[in-house]
Parts: sequence; structure tokens; C-alpha cells
Amino acid sequence: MTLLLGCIADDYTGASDLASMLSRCGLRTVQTIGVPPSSLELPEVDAVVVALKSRSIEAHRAVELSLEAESWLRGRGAGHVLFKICSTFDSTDAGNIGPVLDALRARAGGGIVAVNPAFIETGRTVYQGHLFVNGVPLHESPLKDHPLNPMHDSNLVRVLARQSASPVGLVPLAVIEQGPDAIRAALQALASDGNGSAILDSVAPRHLLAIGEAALSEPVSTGASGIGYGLARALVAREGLPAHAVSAVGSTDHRDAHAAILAGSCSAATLRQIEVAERRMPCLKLDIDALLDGPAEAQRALDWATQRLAKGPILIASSTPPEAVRATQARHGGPAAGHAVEQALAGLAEGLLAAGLGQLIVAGGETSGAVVDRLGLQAFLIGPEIAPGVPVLQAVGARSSGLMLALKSGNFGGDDFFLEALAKLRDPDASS
Ligand SMILES: Nc1ncnc2c1ncn2[C@@H]1O[C@H](COP(=O)(O)OP(=O)(O)OP(=O)(O)O)[C@@H](O)[C@H]1O
Ligand SMILES: O=C(O)[C@@H](O)C(=O)CO
Repeated sequence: MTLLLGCIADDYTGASDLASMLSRCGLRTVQTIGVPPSSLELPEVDAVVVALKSRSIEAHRAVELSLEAESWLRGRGAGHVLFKICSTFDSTDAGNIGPVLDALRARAGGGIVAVNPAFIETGRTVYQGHLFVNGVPLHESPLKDHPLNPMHDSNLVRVLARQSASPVGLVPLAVIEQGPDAIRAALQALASDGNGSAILDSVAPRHLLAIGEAALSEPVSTGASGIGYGLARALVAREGLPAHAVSAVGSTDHRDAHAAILAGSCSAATLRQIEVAERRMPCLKLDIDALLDGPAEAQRALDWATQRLAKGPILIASSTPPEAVRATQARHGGPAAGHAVEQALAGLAEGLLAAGLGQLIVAGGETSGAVVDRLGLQAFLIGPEIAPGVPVLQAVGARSSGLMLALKSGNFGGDDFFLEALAKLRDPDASS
């Protein structure tokens, strides 16, 4: 296998978001969970997205894992490596975007890293280095209340400079509008001035096409699915590949299997999606204090679910509005509460699988990471898109092969997302 593009994603939902974008643009893509073992047989693909769970861990560990993934990808021919971060730049001043970007750049022998977290379809745009979420500056958006990394600064040049060892430049929209050659020249000028990376503006798909083409001249780039779109379109054109969406999910004997939704995201979007879904299916809202006190609450939830699974899809949610999250964190400690809730939901997924689950939807990046790890999943084939950034996934590898999944980033999807996802997992080929 000779890869056209290697990608390292800092969480699992972000990885499937990117993999979906690459597949839509015509690159045959597979998502692996960590660096795949040599025993895992992968199909012939153009791009691999190695999914890590490195967004909220110690920076030095995120660097180690990312470099290991980089070696694996370069060893399979990847000339360019994209470090996939969240389109809302989820990070803290301790990292992990800056430290990983610095390490990937050093490994590649220097140069300058183009950084662009835009994802136009989900309303993420960058102007004058400031990130907007549906037109609202990042620090005023719901991301200001994120349970793990609340975002309080919209100026990404400033945010990244606090995390990176090298100065950070800006390539403004006026330059992006002039196209790939002007972008390349601006990046070179910034590199000559000692910058190790630069934030690139973009408010429309044409900007991402220009950025993708320019970024390919450097060995490393960083960003979200928008830059993935630009890179993929540039590679498809360069290689003369057919520019149409490719879906790799095969027929499944899980079509009539039990289905469940596990929500651990407390994002505004997920809270609305739960509200819609609970009118259509049995829904259990976990008692968070009880869940953090001992195993009885999780067992109650599993019993509740297994009694209902045969009758149709069910939803179990830990999600609460921001004020309740803050109260829980004050009582139990933020990271401890987050970890315990993730592990409880992962345990539920394991129990549900043993009870015959064939279709699973998980809401929340960290939550998805915990669930996928607990189930021991190794890699995913990428199917059609359910909503921007959320594809149908089919597990491959030793454990749970054939299981159909959707891993939803907290903020993605419309209000009907859970209903749409259930329909699409049941019948990936049906037109929406
Ligand atoms: N009721 C709750 N109180 C406190 N923490 C919670 C509660 N429910 C879930 N959590 C924790 O909040 C965190 C939510 O993070 P997660 O990444 O799963 O969702 P998200 O941040 O909305 O999604 P994404 O990272 O994809 O944007 C997890 O650590 C989860 O365990
Ligand atoms: O880019 C995004 O917003 C998502 O793919 C993600 O990474 C959220 O966890």
C-alpha cells in the first residue's frame, strides 16, 4: 500500500469526520484506532486516518503517540501528513496542538506548518486569525462552556503561540483569495522570518481548495476537515482519480440487530438531539451523582436497556446542561467526573454488545474514545455521510467485525440527527 495522504487525528470522532471528507472527495480511506498491529489486514486505500485519543492527555504523551503514528504513515509512503484537530481548536495553553505540531515539524526537518481549523459546512470559519462558530466568535460560542477545554480566546495566532515553541504567523484572507502560489509565497516569507506555523484565513470552500494545494508543498499541515477537503481535492486532481464519493461499507448481517444510542456529550447540539429523540424512543437519563458513587446506577441502566432492546432503539444519556455539569464538577472534580462518566458509558456499550447490539451511535469525542477502546475495535471502513462530519462506520478486525457505528462529535448534526443515524446505520445504501 502506498499512501497519498497520512493523517493523525487527536480523537476518534474527529478521525471519522476527516475520513468521511476524504472518502467524499474520492480518496479510498480507512480509519484505524491507533497504529494498527501488523496482524490487521487493511484494504488497499489512498489515505489512512490514524485515530488517537490524544486531545486531552499529557502533552508529552500526545507527542509520543503522534510521532509513532507519523512513522507508520511515512513508512507506507505518505508524503504529506495532516494532523487533524478539532474545528473549534479544542486545546489548553499546555497543548496539545502546539507540542504535537512542533514535533511533527521537527521530524519532517523543519519548514512551516499551515494551520486551518475551518469546516465551512458546520459553520467554522477563520478571519484575521479569529475562529468563528456559526458566525459567533469562538469565545462567545457554546465552546466557552466545554467540560474539558473551555475556549476563552478566539484569536488562534495568540492561542497557538501560547502552546508552540516557535512564533506563529498569519496568512490573511486577502492573500488566500490570490490562490495557491500567493499562499505558498506568504508561507515561505513567514518561514524566513522564523515562524514555525501560520494560521490561514478561510471563509469559503474555494479558500480551502487553494490552501490544500499550497499545503501539499510542505510535509505537514494541521487542521480540521476543511483542509482535508482541500488536500483531498488537490491529490485527486494530481493523481487523476475519479472525483466522486467512495463508500466502503459492505452488506451487513447487523441490519436487523438491536440499536442503541449512548450520549456523553453535554454540547448544546446533543442536548437538542436528545430532546427530539426522547419523543420517539425510550430514553434513560443517568443519575450522575449515583453513577459517580458506585456501580449500581450503571447496572440499573444496563438492566433497563436489555429489557427494551428487542422492541426497538433506545437512548441512554449522561448529558446535562452546562450549569449541572459545573455543579457535578464542583462536587467530584472535573477530570475525575468526566473519566468516570466515560467509563460508565463504555461499560454500558460492552454490556449492550453482549446483549446482541449491532448498531451503535455514540455522541461525544471523549465518550466515543472510551467506548471504542472498551470494545477493542481496531479499524473502520467508511460509509456514506449521515450529517456533515459524521459517516456510517463498519468495524473491521478481530473484535466486533461488522458492527455498524456512528461516532458523533458533540456539536455536529441537526436536531433529528439520532433518528437519521438510526435509519442510515440500518440501511447505508438508502438515499436520504
Ligand atoms: N452530566 C455530566 N456531568 C459532568 N461531566 C459529564 C457529564 N456527562 C458527560 N460528561 C463528561 O463530559 C465530557 C464530554 O466530552 P465529549 O468529548 O464526550 O463530548 P463533547 O466535548 O461534546 O464532544 P466533542 O469532543 O466531540 O466536541 C466527557 O468527559 C464526559 O464523560
Ligand atoms: O473538527 C471537528 O469539529 C470534529 O471532527 C472534532 O474533532 C470534534 O471532536
